[in-house]
Amino acid sequence: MTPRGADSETGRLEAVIVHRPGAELGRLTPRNNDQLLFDAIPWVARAQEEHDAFTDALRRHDVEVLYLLDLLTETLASDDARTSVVEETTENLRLGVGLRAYLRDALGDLEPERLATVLTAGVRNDEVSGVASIVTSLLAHEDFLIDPLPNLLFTRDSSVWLPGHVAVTSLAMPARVRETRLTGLIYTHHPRFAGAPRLHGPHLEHLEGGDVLLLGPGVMAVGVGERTTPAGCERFADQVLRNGLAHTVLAVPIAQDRATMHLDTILTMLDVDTVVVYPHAAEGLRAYAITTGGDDLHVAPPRSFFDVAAEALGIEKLHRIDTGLDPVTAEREQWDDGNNTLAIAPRVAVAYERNEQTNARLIDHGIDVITMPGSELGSGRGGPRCMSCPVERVSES
Ligand SMILES: NC(=O)NCCC[C@H](N)C(=O)O
Repeated sequence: MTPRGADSETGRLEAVIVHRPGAELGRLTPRNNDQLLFDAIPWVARAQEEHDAFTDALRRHDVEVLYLLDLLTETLASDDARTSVVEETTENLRLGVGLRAYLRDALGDLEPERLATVLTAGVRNDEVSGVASIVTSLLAHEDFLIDPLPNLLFTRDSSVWLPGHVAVTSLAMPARVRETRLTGLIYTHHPRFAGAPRLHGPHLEHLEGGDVLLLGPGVMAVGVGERTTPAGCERFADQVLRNGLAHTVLAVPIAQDRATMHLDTILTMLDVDTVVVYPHAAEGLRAYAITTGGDDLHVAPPRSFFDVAAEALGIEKLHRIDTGLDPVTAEREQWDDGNNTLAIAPRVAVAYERNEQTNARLIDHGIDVITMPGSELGSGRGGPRCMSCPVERVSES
């Protein structure tokens, strides 16, 4: 049966896909971390402990935790899945003809579990021994033949569950492009998801899950900035409106900076009418309401995000809880993903423990804050929302 998906950010979370960081995190070095979108070199064992604390908290709240690596391994039991992923992974022009043929055979022979590890941790030039080619000779020892995917940790970005549908996204940064090949593969071949109606896709205009917020039944917001393009937003809005998955999509321009790479780095929902938001970004935050009228999309002129969102949701006001207590604390805690909370039910949210002042404000406003450590995980610039892809949520009606 197709998973029910989600129609809000705050409905009771029933099932979520996460990725426990593994060997791919151990590939980061001071020379490649910028390109691989990490701001430091994480201590892998501690990152795993932090992630285990996250998933333990979710399970304690009756959330079913699905590990991406397990789903991928199960998916690779299918010959069709194995053939297609090996083909796609080796089509990189960096390899050349001889090495491509060698890797195709070598990967094709691997057991699902080992293949899943190779697909996520990548392969370095000095890790292949059965082939000597011009390419292997001229590449440096540490050059990757298959790139590692350390950002798989952020399962939010590579797919988005909507009511009864899943959108496989189109990631903007070269270091992340291959992630959607794996999520797309899982949704095509894994028995739990096979047949789920699909939207969007990796070959379409850029759209990242961190930019998609399901504000409430019928209303979605899409951040447009460093990652999601105006064209990606347009394509997504068109698909969800025409499929009746929403009546209004808000296009929300955000600054094209690393600190605000996704809409969920500046605001997340804590209740049906409450968000935690970075005040510096909130002041000028505007939204274009997109609706359908006949065959065309209708785009209203931009107005305050908070006003447009409240109107679309049919509520009197979208309440704001601001990050931090003063501008400097707010800037520090926004950078450390203080705004990137994961609601697991209305007014119950997981947050990094380090953002003490923001968390204190949430508690003052009656939010049940479940804290988790994130000193190592945070070096990838993502918090609890980024690290979770809700597959099933139940909204109160
Ligand atoms: N939704 C999110 O904000 N995801 C965080 C992604 C962090 C990752 N290092 C990236 O730069 O894409």
